[in-house]
Amino acid sequence: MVTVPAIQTTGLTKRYGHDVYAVSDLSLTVEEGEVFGFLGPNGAGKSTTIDMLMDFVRPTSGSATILGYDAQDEAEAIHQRVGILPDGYSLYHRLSGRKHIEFAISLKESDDDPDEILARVGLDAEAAARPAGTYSKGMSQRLALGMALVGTPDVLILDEPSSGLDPDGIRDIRTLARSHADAGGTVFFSSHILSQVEAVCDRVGILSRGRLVAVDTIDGLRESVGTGATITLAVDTQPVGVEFDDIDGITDVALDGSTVKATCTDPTSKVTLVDRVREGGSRILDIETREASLEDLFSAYTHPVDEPMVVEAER
Ligand SMILES: Nc1ncnc2c1ncn2[C@@H]1O[C@H](COP(=O)(O)OP(=O)(O)OP(=O)(O)O)[C@@H](O)[C@H]1O
Repeated sequence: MVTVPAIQTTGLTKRYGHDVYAVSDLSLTVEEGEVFGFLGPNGAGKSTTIDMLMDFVRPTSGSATILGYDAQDEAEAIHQRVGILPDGYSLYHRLSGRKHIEFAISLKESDDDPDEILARVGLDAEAAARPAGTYSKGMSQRLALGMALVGTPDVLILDEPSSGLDPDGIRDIRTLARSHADAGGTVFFSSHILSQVEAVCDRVGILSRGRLVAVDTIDGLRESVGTGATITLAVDTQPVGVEFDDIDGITDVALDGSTVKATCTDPTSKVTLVDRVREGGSRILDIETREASLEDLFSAYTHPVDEPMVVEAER
């Protein structure tokens, strides 16, 4: 059986004016059943990409499909199969939460039970009866999410779904995203905060200034930063008469009289370093190790291009 990707973009580009490339040559494939994290700082081009997927904005060049349907020529088929929580959604202030869900049900021609959807997004009967104009930001976000869930869409697109939510709300979003994928659906989860997608996404794509600079699993990203742990030994005197070049897994050793700092690519090599420093006559007063984090990697990837791209192991 040939399966079509849930989302596929090929050379997708959106230019505003002469030189503002909101999205540049984006080629990306998201498979069915994935929770895909679409990560990038503000202004990276995430919303513009989503707008092109939904045919809210026309690309300058390139193409996109959702479930095999062309984003421009078959937008209607896409809208029937996709649930979207847009970045700048708006609610009708005078309409109750329940009416919003009923409205989405009629648009999607689905037979969902509005109360079941409201319960899934954590809005109780009292809240559901109130006009949406009285809602807090978090409640509004929950309602907009409920509207996206109507019709059990094959693909759920969430643009910054956690904004305005408290920790409980953020956890609920993750749970919903995971259960949607576990039931065979696909989730495209855009965020500028790595930690919000890290816990739930199978893979992430990192967008910086309109360009895709990395696509990998969270484990894969971890491996790329796994090379950057730093070990710092506080010593009473500098070690003498010993070499460090031959220790496998230890690089960039720097001595400054009171510390020995090194980059450690193999955790087991730390002990060898400690032994060697002792052989050099130093007493070790303290040991500190710091693993490079995914945040380091994210900030390295999304660093402005005119600045050096470095994974900072030490701040
Ligand atoms: N209609 C427009 N006209 C001109 N420039 C635009 C337009 N829409 C977006 N841009 C620019 O395109 C770039 C990408 O914007 P976009 O909103 O897609 O980023 P984003 O990653 O979604 O950011 P955020 O998280 O802040 O929403 C930005 O530099 C933005 O200023």
